[in-house]
Amino acid sequence: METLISGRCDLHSVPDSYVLSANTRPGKDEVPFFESIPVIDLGINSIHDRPGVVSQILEAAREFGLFQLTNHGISAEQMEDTLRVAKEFFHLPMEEKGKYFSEDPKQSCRLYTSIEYRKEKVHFWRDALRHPCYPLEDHWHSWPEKPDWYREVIGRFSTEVRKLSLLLLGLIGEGLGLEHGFFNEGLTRVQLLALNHYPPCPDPSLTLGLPPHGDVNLITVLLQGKVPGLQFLREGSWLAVRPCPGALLVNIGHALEVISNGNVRTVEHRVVTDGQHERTTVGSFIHPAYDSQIEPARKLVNDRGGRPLYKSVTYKDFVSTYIVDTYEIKPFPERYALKRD
Ligand SMILES: O=C(O)CCC(=O)C(=O)O
Ligand SMILES: [Fe+2]
Repeated sequence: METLISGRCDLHSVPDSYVLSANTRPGKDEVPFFESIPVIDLGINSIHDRPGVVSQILEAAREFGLFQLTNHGISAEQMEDTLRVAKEFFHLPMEEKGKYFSEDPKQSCRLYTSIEYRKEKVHFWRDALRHPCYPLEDHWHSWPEKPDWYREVIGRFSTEVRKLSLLLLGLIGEGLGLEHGFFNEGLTRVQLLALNHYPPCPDPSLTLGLPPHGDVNLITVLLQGKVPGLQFLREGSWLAVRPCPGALLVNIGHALEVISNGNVRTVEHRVVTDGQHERTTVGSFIHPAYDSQIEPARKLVNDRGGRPLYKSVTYKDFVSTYIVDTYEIKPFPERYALKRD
């Protein structure tokens, strides 16, 4: 528990165990904001131009692997409450939040720090609270009891964000020409919520909040406040995401890239820290069930003259490969032994 970075606000310099090697640290060069991330107006209350929305989403998912989404149906008030309760959780006294601290990745609801503190060579400047949230009634009782409104606010947000994620998967499926209902219960069985907290850092040039990675799951919806920190790799250069008020950020995960046979792509991203401000984000991750087979959809293989670009593996094996590769901070092109030769 003493390893939580949010408990070490007395630090005036970055401890050696958080200092990245010269070629993996962000350094002092300024990373420009990329102003052309697609902003897609979902117009949730009246998707009157459905084919138009489908093609914008598909284009963004193919070209960038991420986009900002507005008019998504989650109210500004609900977004504010969710971020507020997340911040409040990390500001609870150590005795209270420490009840959820665990170093066992198998623990369902857990507070932890970095990625896997005891195993990794270098640590990352992030604490996280992670728990499953679907079906709600199976999980909410394992969530924090404090702040008092945690379960109510997070329960409502996770339900809404799951609905939105499934709608997005449906629209992507439509755009790819997959049959209605392709993203079935097995492929979308698991929803994990991660509350990420990045305290201010004495020297953001030396460390990262999260290392370069692509999300392993199908689709991620990220709620972030006003403090920037997320960066993505485009044509070999890091670019910063400017937080867009009222919008949610959507990322395509690796499992979806594989299912789409490369028609949509995962974006490599990382999180930098801020010298002055803390940053809190809430991510919702839709994962397939562990025993699901992850492989390119038959129709999309046929579209490529019968050539699957990726191997077929169970989601369990898929995730194991992913975890090993992320620890080792392998350069992106070498990651994931999933591409076919
Ligand atoms: O906190 C963020 O901005 C991104 C978090 C993220 O990439 C993740 O949890 O996978
Ligand atoms: Fe991520």
